[in-house]
This record gives sequence, structure tokens and C-alpha cells, in this order.
Amino acid sequence: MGTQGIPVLDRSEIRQHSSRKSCWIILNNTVYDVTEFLDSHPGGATLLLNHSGGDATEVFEGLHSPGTLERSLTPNQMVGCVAAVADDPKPKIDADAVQRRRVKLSSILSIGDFEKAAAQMLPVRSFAFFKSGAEDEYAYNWNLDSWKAIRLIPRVLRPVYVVDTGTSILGTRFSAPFFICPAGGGKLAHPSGEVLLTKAAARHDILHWVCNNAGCSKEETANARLHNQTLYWQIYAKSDLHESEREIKEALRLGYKAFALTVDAVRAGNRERDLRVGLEETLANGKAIEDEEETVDFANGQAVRRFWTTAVQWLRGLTDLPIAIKGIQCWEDAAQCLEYENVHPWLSNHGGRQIDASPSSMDTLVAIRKHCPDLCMKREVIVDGGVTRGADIVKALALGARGVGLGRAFLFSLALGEPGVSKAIRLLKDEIEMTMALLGVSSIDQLNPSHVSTSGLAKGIVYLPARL
Ligand code: HEM
Ligand SMILES: Cc1cc2nc3c(=O)[nH]c(=O)nc-3n(C[C@H](O)[C@H](O)[C@H](O)COP(=O)(O)O)c2cc1C
Repeated sequence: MGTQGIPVLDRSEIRQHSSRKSCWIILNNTVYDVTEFLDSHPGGATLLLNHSGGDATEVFEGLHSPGTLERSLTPNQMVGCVAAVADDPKPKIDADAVQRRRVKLSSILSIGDFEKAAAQMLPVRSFAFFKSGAEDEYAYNWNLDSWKAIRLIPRVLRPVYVVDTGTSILGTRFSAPFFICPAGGGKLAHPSGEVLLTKAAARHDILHWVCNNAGCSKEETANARLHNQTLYWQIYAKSDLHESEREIKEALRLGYKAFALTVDAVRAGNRERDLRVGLEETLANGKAIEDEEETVDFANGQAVRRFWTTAVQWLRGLTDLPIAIKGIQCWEDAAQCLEYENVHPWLSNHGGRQIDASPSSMDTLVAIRKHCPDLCMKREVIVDGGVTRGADIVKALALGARGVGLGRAFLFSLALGEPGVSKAIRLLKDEIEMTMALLGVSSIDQLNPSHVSTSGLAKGIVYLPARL
């Protein structure tokens, strides 16, 4: 027993608890029994099992906001603290040290270059967490491909003198029509995490839609804001709406000006790229991984924790501010937003991280234009997924989208700190401006469907360079 009556456990004993039957995890030298929590962990049981019997502090702090432990576990799931031993075994492979290589910001010319830089600079498991799509990554790749399948149709005979890329998204005017998506894990890219995204967004007057799964708390991002900067907040509708209610009230108090309710992640997708890195590291560190026992019943009864209709009514009861429903993947669901005041469809397949056969936001946008074209007039349609160029953004706007989000692009650029994120924003802005000038439009409201051809999308025609 330790001085405060807490059991002191040595690492060899903790390592014994590394299976589905008994799963312990060390966080900041405290040991938690997460066996009962495995199937309700929003990130999935496998990620916890990959760290079972070992220390998960770094990855935990990168991916979860302060207070997550207290909200998720009961005090009796804390089973002890770790005995201090002078010669604690270090991991055999320090993947971080092998990987970290600085890249000069001046060598970066495009969003694609940021991904290559992040692959060189970040620890293998952080890069894999960001990059991973679901299963065989068809949805992830199709997101990229479908932008390229759309052609832009320039009007070269129109004069253009000045190009204005400014627009409003859900009631606030920004200098550009793209924004930083809510995407957890900023602290895995940079120790200061999401606050740097907020600061870079302020510098360029673009929107940062802050993630509730972030390593920084909502106070930290709110405090990093410039006095006149507008931030929006993203939430998941949890089955315990009281918990979410506290979160919304807090976000309102801190001055967040719109909400996204993410509805496409009732459970985490099967991200094998990410899981494989975890397994490889576990093996490299000499830990045995036992085959799953057939007798263990773990697939049944995972709770579906979030319900969008109750959630949207409940959320509307708490605020009149704009709400975007994030994760819409068909025109019928998008049209349901018309049933609620100031509720807007956000077309997204979570960056291809959920269903591997899901449509891209471009597929859904084209279906909306065909089946309920009025929607783009009556509501603000937001899109994201696979955006890497200013031209992609222009294509989405021409088809009726109001705002275009980028997730990975900004996580990768965050590996180079605030200057990295700033440069990513500048590159995208420059590309939009250049594309609009060449297209013959001087403001975003001049863009319309006649500026694009979507026939390649239907045929699935693409040409893409080799990928990582
Ligand atoms: C005792 C340990 C842990 C607890 C109590 C915990 C709890 C949670 C909670 C509550 C969320 C949802 C956040 C929200 O709804 O606001 C979450 C998400 C997540 N967790 Fe954990 N977690 C733990 C350990 C881990 C570990 C070791 C990993 C390893 C990589 C991990 C990876 C993730 C991921 C990737 C998500 C996001 C899932 C998504 O929505 O895409 N967690 N966790
Ligand atoms: C590492 C990572 C974490 C993410 N976390 C969240 C999240 O917590 N909440 C959410 O609504 N979307 C989350 N997303 C999805 C993004 O908001 C966005 O839909 C997606 O990244 C867009 O695709 P892109 O990465 O190809 O730009 C995450 C995406 C990534 C890549």
C-alpha cells in the first residue's frame, strides 16, 4: 500500500492484465481497470487492448480533453499506482526518434507536401492515426478522387479585375470559404495542439470549427481567440444528454457561435492502418499478443449511443444558434434538415474513417442538385472530405456548397506549428483566388453549376499520382 492507502503495483503485475478478460491501463502513473469500459469506449475496444498492461499516457492526452477520465470511469476503476523503479524498461524501438526529421517550411508548395512532411516528422503512430481511413481505405481514396473527377469550365472571355474570396458561413463573414474541421488529436501533431489552429485561423480570418475530442479544452481554445474572432463548436450526441447539455451550456457561455452535431460515428470505424501500427509497436516491444478466444462474447451488445432526432430537438431547445448536422451521406437525410429552423446539412463521411463504401460529399452534393436543388438555397450546405486544393473548394461552391472543411490537411500542417497552419491557409487562399481569376469570376456569389462538369464523377474517371 502507498502512503494514501492506494495499492502500489509493479509493472510486471500490471502487464498480466492485458486481455479482454482483464484490461488495465496506466495513465500518468495511475492504473485503471478498463475491462468493463472496453465495449463502450467511443474509440473502440481494440485501441484500449493495444495499450493493455502498459502506459497509454501520451496517446491518451493527445486525443482526449481534460476531464474525460472523470466523466468515463468510476473511482473504483482506479486500481492503484505504479511502483517507481529506477530501471523501468524503455520501449525497444523508439519509433519517434527514428521518424522525427525536420522539414523546411520553405520547401512546401502544396497541401500534399504537408502530408509528406508530416509523414517524415511525426511519430509513426500519430501519422497513422491521422491518415487512417476505414478498412481498405476505398472511401478515403474516393474522397480524393471525386474532386479530381470534376472539371472546371473557364469563361475566358469575361474580364476579372479583383477577386474577393470572402463569404459568410452560418451567419459570420470570413475571408475565405474553407475552414478548419473539427478533428481530434492536435496534440499528437504539436504539443500546443488545437490552440495553434485557432491562432492561425485568426491570423487569416478563417473559421476554426473546434472539436470536442480535442486535447485542448474548450476554455483553452476560447482563450486563444482574438477579441473579434468567431469559433464554432462540434459535439457528439451522447446517450446521456445531460452530459452533453453541460457541454453545450459551457460552450455557449464561452461564446461559441454555432454547433455541429456529428451523427456518423455512433461507433468508431475499423481503421486498420492505425490498429496495425499499434500491434506492430506492441510486438516490437516484446509484448505477446494472444489470439482472441472464440468463447469470449464481445461483438454483441455494443451500445449505439447517439440518436440524432432526439439530439437535434434537444439541442434546438438549448440554443437558437445555427446547427449543422455533420455526417450526412444521402440527399434524403440532407432534406430532413428542412424540418428544423436554422439546421443545415454537413455532407461528410468523416474523412472516409467510418463506412468504407460510403459516398464522397461530392456524390451527395450532386444527388442534392438532382433531387432537391432548393436545399442549397434554403439551407447552407457544408462539405468536407479529401479536399487538397483551392480548385476543389471552388468546385464545391459552384455546385452550391457554402463552406468547405479540411481535416487532415490542417493536422498535417500543425506538425510545423502555427507557421505551418498559416502557410496551409495561405496556399489554399492563393489557389482559390487564382482559380477564380482563371475561371472568370470575381466573387464567390458568381460561381454556379455552369462552371463545372460532373460527368466524370458518374463515370468514376480519375487520374491520380501515386500515394503514400
Ligand atoms: C482509460 C482510458 C480511456 C478512456 C476513459 C477513454 C475515453 C474516451 C471517450 C469518452 C471518448 C469520446 C470523447 C467524447 O465523446 O467526448 C474517447 C474517444 C476516443 N478515444 Fe479514448 N479513452 C481511453 C483511452 C484511449 C486510448 C488508450 C486510446 C488509444 C489510441 C484512445 C483512443 C480514442 C479515439 C481514437 C477516440 C475518438 C473516437 C472517434 O470519435 O473517432 N482512447 N475516448
Ligand atoms: C484524425 C481525425 C480525427 C477526427 N476527429 C473528429 C471528431 O472528433 N469529430 C468529428 O466530427 N469529426 C472528426 N473527424 C472528421 C473531420 O471533421 C472531417 O470530417 C474529415 O477530416 C474531413 O476529411 P479530410 O481529413 O480528408 O479533410 C476527424 C478526422 C480525422 C482525420
